[in-house]
Amino acid sequence: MAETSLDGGDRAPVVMGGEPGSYARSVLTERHPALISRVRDAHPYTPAQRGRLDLLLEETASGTVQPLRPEAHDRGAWAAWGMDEHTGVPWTGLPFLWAESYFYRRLLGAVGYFAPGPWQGVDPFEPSKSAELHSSDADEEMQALDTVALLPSEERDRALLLSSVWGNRADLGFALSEREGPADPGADGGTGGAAGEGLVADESGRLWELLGDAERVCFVADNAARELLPDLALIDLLLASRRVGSVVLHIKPHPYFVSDATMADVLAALRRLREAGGEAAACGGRLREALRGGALTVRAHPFSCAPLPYSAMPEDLEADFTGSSLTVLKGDLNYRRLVGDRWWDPATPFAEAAGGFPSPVAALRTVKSDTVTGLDPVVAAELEAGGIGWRTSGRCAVVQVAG
Ligand SMILES: O=P(O)(O)OC[C@@]1(O)O[C@H](CO)[C@@H](O)[C@@H]1O
Repeated sequence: MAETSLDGGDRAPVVMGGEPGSYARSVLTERHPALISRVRDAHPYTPAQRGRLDLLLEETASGTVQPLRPEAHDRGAWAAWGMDEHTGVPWTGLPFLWAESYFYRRLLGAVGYFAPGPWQGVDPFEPSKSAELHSSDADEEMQALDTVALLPSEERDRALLLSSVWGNRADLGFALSEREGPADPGADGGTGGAAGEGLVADESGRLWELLGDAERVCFVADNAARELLPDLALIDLLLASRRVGSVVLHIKPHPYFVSDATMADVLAALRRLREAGGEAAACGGRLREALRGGALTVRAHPFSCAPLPYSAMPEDLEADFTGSSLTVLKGDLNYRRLVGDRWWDPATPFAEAAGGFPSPVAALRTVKSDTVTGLDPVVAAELEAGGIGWRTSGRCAVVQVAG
């Protein structure tokens, strides 16, 4: 991919993991240890698996980055992604994005996710994903589809778009930080209740223009369960209304960042929709047929779990996006990878920070980390005046479009 502002140049420093008092540091030194202890109890892991988790905890807390074992199937990929360069560095001495991504790869290694044997392919986050998918909140969201289906088309479109945007708050890793977002941020049209909540950037008008006649849309999903359900409902709307000819749903090739959706999660969500009855079941049935007929295809590219910005994407993935009328990126991590996880001035135009992406691109994201762009300067100043917490609370969201 051409050198572009996506690499950020020297205009905005990369978010590092070790800044004292920073959100990034709290993730590495508080959220990740808490996650390890939760994963330890997620399944009846053996003493050997628990021992490897304990070693990972010790390494990330006070040690230096250790490389993947020589026999690791993806050692070459991680070497290309900077593993050797970062080996021997304290975990808090890394770029935040790299540290987090490598942490989740090491976590999978500790529980034997990739190793031949009984635990191969067992998702350490499945219990929490499944509990969320079968929660009463999920029931209510699927029942709401019956009401949404009766709305005038513009109201229906907005309801499903906002549901997808705010579905991004359903992030199990984020929940570990126990930050409370607005009770129901989408209830009043997503503008939020108190100042500094809700949609702080809303380019949905431009988004619908692009979706109005899109031959092919790449939809890069984020989290499973309560985020994936509204994402699938939105994809169904786009296909069933024939505004979009086909959708390529990008998911993760393996578990990642606790909640990120894998194919198993897509199938579980489809099953959940079809079992829910009413409009949810109709939606699930249409999506199943779209998969069988090819209007909906699923991709799981290895780079989707890479520790790098999209500016470093390989040519085949770039070609996939290039061939699309629009790429929709869901969630905070995809946003960070789109704009290079840098300390941008929040008023930096989104198109500038995301410049160079190979298709028109839309970000549907709740703001859960420090990287923010594309805000009106007055809005940015108001938010900043309230302190830096707005960047990581999940109480703000953006719908932003470049191209
Ligand atoms: O991409 P998502 O699921 O919306 O958010 C991922 C996330 O929870 O993980 C990181 C902290 O662990 C943050 O960057 C971000 O808030």
